[in-house]
Amino acid sequence: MTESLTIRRPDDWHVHLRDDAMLQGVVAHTARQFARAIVMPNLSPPVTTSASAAAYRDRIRAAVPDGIAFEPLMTAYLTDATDPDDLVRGKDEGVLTAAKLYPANATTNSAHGVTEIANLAPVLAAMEKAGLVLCVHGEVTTSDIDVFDREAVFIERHLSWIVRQFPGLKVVLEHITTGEGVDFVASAGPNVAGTITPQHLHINRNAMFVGGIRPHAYCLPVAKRETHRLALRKAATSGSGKFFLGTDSAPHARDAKESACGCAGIFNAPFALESYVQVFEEEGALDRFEQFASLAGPAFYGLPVNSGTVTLERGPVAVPDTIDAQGTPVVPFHAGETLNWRLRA
Ligand SMILES: NC(=O)N[C@@H](CC(=O)O)C(=O)O
Ligand SMILES: [Zn+2]
Ligand SMILES: [Zn+2]
Repeated sequence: MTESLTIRRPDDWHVHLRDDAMLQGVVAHTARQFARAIVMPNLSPPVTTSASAAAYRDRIRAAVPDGIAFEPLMTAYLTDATDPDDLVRGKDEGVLTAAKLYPANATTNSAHGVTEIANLAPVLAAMEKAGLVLCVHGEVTTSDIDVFDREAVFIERHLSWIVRQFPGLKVVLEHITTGEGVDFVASAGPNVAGTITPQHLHINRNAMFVGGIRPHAYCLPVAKRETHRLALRKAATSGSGKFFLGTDSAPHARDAKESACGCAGIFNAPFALESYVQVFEEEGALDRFEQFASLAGPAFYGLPVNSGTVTLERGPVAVPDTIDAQGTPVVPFHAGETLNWRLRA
């Protein structure tokens, strides 16, 4: 049995760090494990310009505890009013790594999202030319589409169009939850990739209904049937460079989740590597964990691999019921469970 695993220091290619006290409360969990992270711009109000992304980047840097090296990679939230020149300037100045497409009202804080994707054509053309990555929350939002079909229909109606229309655009289908998502990414060109969260590797949709309604298993896109979870596990552990780590850690205060209208989002940052590595072990793929966590993402984004390493060692880790984020209790993914691997400090 493998007792420890040392890999290049990984990156998180999709995370929500929030702002203010919540940012102060959560950022160390990410920075302890990951050298860099693609930081989502869905604050309220959202980060829509390169100037607001630079300001947010500075607030994140200031919140990282002394002695930890962590580089936030910033994204701009696309709206109907996005100025392509501002994005290109942001990329040239080294402020922006990506821009994020949220279909309007698809998820938390997406009310300002894009209402008509075809109208984004000038923005997408400018991004393609500038080499700015497009990160996509891939769900349609029309009420006639079943919530479990929203990713597959988005791919069919919108993502295929984007990829066809802008063949040189780098596109990441974020937090893939379906076999359709896996197949789309796998069969697209090398400029199309996907991130996979720990929760979508661990749970299927039953988890939301075990003995009652389980708000802490609710995120968007919502977990799907078991067949989809198995397709995701296969993709993540395949060794392909097209699928890489993106936690989608999305902290919400406990009472905002445990509510008549509970927020979508799972806070998995505190034990993200421990959670992922358990899946790789179960799949007999520990030798491919470094590719998924530390190599494929930088290769896709055109960034160097990190120089340091992290070591995971076999041994029980008890995940607490709640984590205090500067006075706000947040329930972590795997709360109350014991995981089999721990990150060596
Ligand atoms: N994943 C989620 O369920 N929630 C995210 C938004 C998102 O990534 O869609 C959040 O910001 O809370
Ligand atoms: Zn999303
Ligand atoms: Zn997200």
